[in-house]
Amino acid sequence: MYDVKKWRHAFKLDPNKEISPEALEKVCESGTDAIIIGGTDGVTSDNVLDLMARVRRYTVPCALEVSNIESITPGFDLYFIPSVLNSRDFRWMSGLHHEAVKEYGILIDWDEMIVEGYCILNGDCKAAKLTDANTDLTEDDVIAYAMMAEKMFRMPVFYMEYSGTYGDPDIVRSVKEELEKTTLFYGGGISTAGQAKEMGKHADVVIVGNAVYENLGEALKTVQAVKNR
Ligand SMILES: CC(C)=CCC/C(C)=C/CC/C(C)=C/CC/C(C)=C/CC/C(C)=C/CC/C(C)=C/CC/C(C)=C/COP(=O)(O)OP(=O)(O)O
Ligand SMILES: O=P(O)(O)OC[C@@H](O)CO
Ligand SMILES: [Mg+2]
Repeated sequence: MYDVKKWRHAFKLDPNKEISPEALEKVCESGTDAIIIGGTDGVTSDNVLDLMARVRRYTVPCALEVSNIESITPGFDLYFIPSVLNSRDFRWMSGLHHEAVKEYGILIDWDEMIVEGYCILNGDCKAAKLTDANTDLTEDDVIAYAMMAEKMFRMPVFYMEYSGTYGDPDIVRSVKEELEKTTLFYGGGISTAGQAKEMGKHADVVIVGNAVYENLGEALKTVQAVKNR
């Protein structure tokens, strides 16, 4: 199922972290809608290829969230291209993308690419530091970024990224109320079924990352928590 509009839940696996074959089987057979492979640091073509090959043993859709040009690997079902709308450094919004398209444009199958308008909301996370994101935002600021993603740039996905910390469900609800076409991804700090259910009331897709590595049993419960709304 490669249509993100039909997704409710995804696990994000970090190629820079170890996962045992048993744990990976549980994640891939959990009923989640997709596995997204991505991370901020230590992402290389070797560890991406290795993890993709392992996930490919299962039927679950597998997407790469591009964090650097060097690790883009053929063979994924989809490619997510983040563009960090609240970065103070234009490279993370369009600069690196320009370089990539200039160099490799002819190779790109645009039907496989999904642009994500990112709004990073946890100032302490690695992605915020890397991209120099301005995370000192009011609810109205976040809504404005969501509207820019949908109405100005017609981005298919708006991603509220609280990586490593649980976000504010009221802001997620307010953003969702503004969006008509763009799919709302929520990710960050989900470690229990209750949290997944709460964010899943507002966000279209709930993404669970670190909990896979920290408490797999609880992480697995987030799938049904989001799907049985
Ligand atoms: C199929 C094939 C081979 C085709 C090639 C065609 C091609 C070259 C296409 C390129 C298209 C394109 C436009 C690419 C853009 C390139 C690029 C480098 C864009 C920048 C992406 C970006 C803004 C990255 C910033 C970092 C970011 C937002 C990462 C997201 C992931 C994230 C936040 C993970 C959570 O962090 P984590 O690492 O887990 O943190 P902890 O360890 O603390 O948990
Ligand atoms: O790792 P966590 O905090 O679950 O966040 C998931 C995802 O949004 C990270 O990009
Ligand atoms: Mg992580």
